Amino acid sequence: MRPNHGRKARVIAKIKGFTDQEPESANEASGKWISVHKPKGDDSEIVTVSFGDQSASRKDSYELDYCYDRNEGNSLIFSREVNPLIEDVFNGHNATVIAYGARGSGKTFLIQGSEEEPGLAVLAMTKILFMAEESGKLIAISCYEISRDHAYDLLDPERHEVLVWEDVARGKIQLKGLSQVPVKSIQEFQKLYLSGQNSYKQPQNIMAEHRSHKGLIIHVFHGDKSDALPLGKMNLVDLAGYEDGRKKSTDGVILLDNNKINKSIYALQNVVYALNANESHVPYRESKLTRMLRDSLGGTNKILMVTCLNSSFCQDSLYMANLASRSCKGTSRIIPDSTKKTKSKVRPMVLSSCKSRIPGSVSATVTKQIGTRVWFPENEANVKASAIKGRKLFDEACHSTKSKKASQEESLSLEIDSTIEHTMEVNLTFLCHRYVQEKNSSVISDATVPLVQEPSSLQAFGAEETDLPIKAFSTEETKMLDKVVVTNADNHDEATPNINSNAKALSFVEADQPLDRENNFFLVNKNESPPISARLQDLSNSLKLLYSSTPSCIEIPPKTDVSFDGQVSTEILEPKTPEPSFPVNDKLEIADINCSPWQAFSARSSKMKNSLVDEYIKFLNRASKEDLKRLKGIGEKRATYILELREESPEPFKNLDDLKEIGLSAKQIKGMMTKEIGGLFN
Ligand SMILES: Nc1ncnc2c1ncn2[C@@H]1O[C@H](COP(=O)(O)OP(=O)(O)OP(=O)(O)O)[C@@H](O)[C@H]1O
Repeated sequence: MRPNHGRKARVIAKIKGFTDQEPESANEASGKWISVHKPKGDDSEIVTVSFGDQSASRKDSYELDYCYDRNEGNSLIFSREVNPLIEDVFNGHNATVIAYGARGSGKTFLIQGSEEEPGLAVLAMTKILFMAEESGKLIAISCYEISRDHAYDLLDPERHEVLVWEDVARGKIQLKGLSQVPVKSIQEFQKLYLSGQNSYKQPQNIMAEHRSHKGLIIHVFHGDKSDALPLGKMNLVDLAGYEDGRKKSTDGVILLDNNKINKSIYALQNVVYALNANESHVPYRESKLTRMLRDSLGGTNKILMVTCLNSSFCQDSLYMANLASRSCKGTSRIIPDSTKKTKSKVRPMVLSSCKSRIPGSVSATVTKQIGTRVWFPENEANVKASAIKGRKLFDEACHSTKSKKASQEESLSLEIDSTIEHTMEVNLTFLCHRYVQEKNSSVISDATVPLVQEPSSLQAFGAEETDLPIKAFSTEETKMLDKVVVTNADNHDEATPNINSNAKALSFVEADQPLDRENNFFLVNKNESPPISARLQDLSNSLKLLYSSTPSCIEIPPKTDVSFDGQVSTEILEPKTPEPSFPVNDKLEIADINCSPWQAFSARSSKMKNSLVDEYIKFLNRASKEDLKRLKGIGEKRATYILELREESPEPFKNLDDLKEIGLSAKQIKGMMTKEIGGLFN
């Protein structure tokens, strides 16, 4: 990869080449719309991409590591940008190439290519196969698709869902259910890859057009035998085009879909930004894509982000260039003067900025749309602070290389001149995006059961994850867990079962543990954890106290004090019990009134259980690390992980199911609590 200024991710752009269908006049027009300044020609380490008609009063310009022009094709991009990464893969690192951009901006053309012009995937595979043959390495591929935050195996005819399993202790990822198919020739690769990429059958009743992210993983193994260990891998990702979340908003489904697509792009940009800025927290968990790529993004791994830009006017392209420029900067963002002058009462959020697309009104549109900020009062910003932590790209002012005057003018116009109507419009987009993000973040779609994974990913975790120390595998573990899933390339049916057998091997290791099958395997500190958590003991004690002080039967006032229509007035019936009190309008509580002793006992036990669960969850959401470690089953690693989750979302646990996120099933938690309660009566 070319000079990277010490950053982990290189951020470049590619202006879409002219298609055969485009008339000559279109070429001329687009030449005016987008231009690139390369101070040192091809050797430039920073280039400036400018958008705007020459007749416009000013242009919007963004700095990127490089920008490939219309006439520069896939093979040039491959030789200058991707080829050097292949060396790294053969040296045990992971490399990731991500193409993103507006709809129709040439992402597929870049990654997949055409018959006449092979894409980066084919060019990379050709080189990898050549190197593998020379050095005696086995190559396999996986193809997946992410649609609406769910990943599917594209090499599996049934397209089973792929689950992301995390080994929270070791910070590793296993893509459970993702086939790895060995490949020996480029023809074999093309057949597999293209059949996978193009085989999507659109569900009829879901939406008018299916849009998804598509990923290819090229795995390189240490040797050429089927049991060789993984060495490194190259990911190539074609991200579905960025979309204005409000487009087609009459169709709620598509609106939601657009936001999900954009969410992945935002999440990725945030991860790249955090990595480039060397931030201690990298928000991998914000999307399925970043979770899947986690072991390829951090540490010594290399990332190449390619922003595909439409060559003629496209507001989305402009916005993508803006995003790319900011993630490119990482450590050296420039905040416009006007932002600094604003007396800290506000917090800037840079948002999707697409208004009406009126060709010919370029400059006016751009002036208003770029870097549109939504200002939150400080207190509101504080409330949101934890939720947006790790989303730095969206809480800093945009960086662009406009002249200072132009920058000030724009900032002023944005802060002062923005009409209420415009602000509301952007606010709506933002709220919609936030709503989808927050809603999604509260849904844990994957089983995140801790597992061990490829040794190759040992290199994948760098300084930002030193809180998850990597424990060396024993030879036995390594043998058992890292068997290559080798399948017959012509027989897809075998692919998934083989993966499953790999998963069984993992379960087998876990099954060796007598208790807590899913988790004990990685509880490195399990012997150090106190046998009974003092905190849980405290909780249990308070519950016991509560139990003894709660009247077994609530005295109800005479019937005249009960509100209309048979509804019970909660005010009147509020039992005067110590905190926490049971909800008085709870049906069970009312049922106590005339119920049998057994029913009363069951009802109360059930309430106790719920209350204990609530306390447990509250505790996980709030306790200090030291206190967390006092809980049975929560060692150093899990406590660290819980704090990490809490950084991303203030209260990550809402119910027992959410505890899957830390590798504890609801059943395990219940079992642990039953023991604690039982202990109280000993
Ligand atoms: N560099 C190029 N030279 C010639 N034609 C191109 C080039 N890039 C893209 N095209 C053509 O432009 C059209 C759109 O490109 P492509 O499908 O790659 O866009 P995309 O960004 O993947 O779109 P989507 O967001 O819908 O997935 C295709 O017909 C493609 O052949």
